[in-house]
Amino acid sequence: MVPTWPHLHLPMAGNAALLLAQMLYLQGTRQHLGMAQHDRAMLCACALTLLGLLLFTYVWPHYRARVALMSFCMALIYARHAWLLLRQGGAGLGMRFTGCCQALMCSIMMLRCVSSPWTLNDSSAQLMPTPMQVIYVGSFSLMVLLINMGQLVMVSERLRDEYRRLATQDSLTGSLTRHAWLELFHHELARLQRHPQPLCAMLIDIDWFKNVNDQYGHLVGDQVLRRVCQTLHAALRPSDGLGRYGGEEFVVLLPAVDAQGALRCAQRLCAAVAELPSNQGLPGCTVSIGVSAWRPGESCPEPMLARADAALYLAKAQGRNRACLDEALQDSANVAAAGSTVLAV
Ligand SMILES: Nc1nc2c(ncn2[C@@H]2O[C@H](COP(=O)(O)OP(=O)(O)OP(=O)(O)O)[C@@H](O)[C@H]2O)c(=O)[nH]1
Repeated sequence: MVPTWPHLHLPMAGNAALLLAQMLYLQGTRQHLGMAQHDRAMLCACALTLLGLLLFTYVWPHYRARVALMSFCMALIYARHAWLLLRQGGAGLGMRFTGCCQALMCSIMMLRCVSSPWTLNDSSAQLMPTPMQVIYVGSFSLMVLLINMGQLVMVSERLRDEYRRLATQDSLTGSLTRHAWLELFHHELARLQRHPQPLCAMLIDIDWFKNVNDQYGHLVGDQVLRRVCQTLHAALRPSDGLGRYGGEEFVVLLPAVDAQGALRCAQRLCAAVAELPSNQGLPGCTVSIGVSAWRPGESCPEPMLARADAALYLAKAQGRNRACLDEALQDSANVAAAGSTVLAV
């Protein structure tokens, strides 16, 4: 009997829809991993599979060849998925779990591809409870469920990472948020309770920043902020905690640095920012810095920051583009900070 519509077209349309869905799913995973381009190799594999399906449906109808071809292509897509998630997806539990499920799905599809010439005579065999069909249908259903659960974990992990980034990284400058800086302070405090070490802080304020905004506009002002932050970051050690204190003010935590070292560091930062050329429409600028040190017994950063703020106020009053120490540090700094302005607060 010659198969007629829908017997002929429906399986073809169903297989095409399944391949399209798998490709869209693969593309979604690629985007999740930050890969924007399409997977050309997989697109070619799907196109060839569709051609083969057309051939084995209309030109040389052959049911088992269709099943083998379709299973092979699906196995390829699952293998690609597994490779992406396990190799490029990082260490997240959701990625690893989903990647392992995809690898299992690939094995199931390969098993079906290899066994179909012996186990499936025609499409009615799909409904027979043969061992291969039971394994295939049962494991396929279970794996689809597990993959969906893995994807939910992947999405929640991504959301958690995004919230963590928003809470710890300032969106304009990329420096620490105030909240993250405070956490760093308490972490350092706990560390120096065990291993006593000096701990200093700086408050850094861009000079005349209101003029930059007024003269060039807020977008240029934002770019200046970013450039200053990058310059500070490059001039600091990786262990120093640079955070945005608010507006055009930055705060730096300097673990294991004494007052003299902190003052020298602040002078270096002043010089690095002042040396920035005005180019590409960005004006140059300078910063003023107040430096203070943690005192034993202080369990929160506010007193240290208040002293740094007072020193910053004096740096501004003394003409800007300079660093000042607070009163308690004056004596030691007088020795080391030749050429810098050291004022009593
Ligand atoms: N473009 C931009 N401007 C900001 C941002 N945050 C704060 N500002 C601006 O920074 C300016 C701070 O100005 P002021 O506090 O008067 O200080 P200043 O002009 O830098 O003067 P001094 O600090 O005394 O040297 C204000 O105009 C704020 O609007 C920001 O994220 N982007």
